[in-house]
Amino acid sequence: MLSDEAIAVRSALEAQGLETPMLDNGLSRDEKYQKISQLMTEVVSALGLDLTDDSLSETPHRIAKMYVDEIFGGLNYKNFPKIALIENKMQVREMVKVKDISFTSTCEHHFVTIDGNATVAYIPQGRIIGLSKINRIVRFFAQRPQVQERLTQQILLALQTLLQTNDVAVTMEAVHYCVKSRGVMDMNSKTQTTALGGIFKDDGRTRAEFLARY
Ligand SMILES: Nc1nc2c(ncn2[C@@H]2O[C@H](COP(=O)(O)OP(=O)(O)OP(=O)(O)O)[C@@H](O)[C@H]2O)c(=O)[nH]1
Ligand SMILES: [Zn+2]
Repeated sequence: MLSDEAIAVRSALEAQGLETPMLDNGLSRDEKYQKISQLMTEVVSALGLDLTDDSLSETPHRIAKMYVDEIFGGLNYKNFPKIALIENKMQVREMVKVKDISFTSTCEHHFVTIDGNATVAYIPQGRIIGLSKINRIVRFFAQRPQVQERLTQQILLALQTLLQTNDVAVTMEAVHYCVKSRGVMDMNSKTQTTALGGIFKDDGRTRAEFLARY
């Protein structure tokens, strides 16, 4: 059973064409784990590694578990965080900003790590969200194969849906290990992506306040 929040967020992403491209292959969690474990046995063997070695023998199982339950756990809406929303009785009308939310994700082109920080803000309307839930939403969408642009947009739309306001902003800065540890092998570059809604898009001062470091 999915929560009402998970269903609302998924529908909003689908309606905007922002959902991660996924197909329902009908496999249960255990069937996914079994299949990936089997296939990773093939991968490790094809690399010419000795699967009877005690350090390597559990690697296919470890990778299958890591994919299904950990770094790609955000593909399953059953893992969508429980969301605590409270009525904005205190009439907060100013920006609430959560800075430097650390996250790791996985680049969908190479399946290697993306390592970064996110900053998220919103202007409360009728509802206020429990602060840790913002971090948890970032983490949920980060635990998917991703491109950073889509990750940023998914967090924006999820929060807009839950908070029932367009006045949300997300910025993310990350190191892509597919750029750092292979390929072009750049040690320094970081990628910044920003997604702005409502007043953050329309009003330059609000945007500047959001993007200001402190
Ligand atoms: N826009 C975007 N591109 C990404 C992201 N993560 C990785 N990429 C890029 O995806 C591209 C894939 O390009 P390809 O030419 O198909 O792959 P490749 O031959 O491995 O490319 P190189 O990384 O240049 O060696 C690369 O340029 C990556 O840097 C991301 O989050 N957003
Ligand atoms: Zn990549």
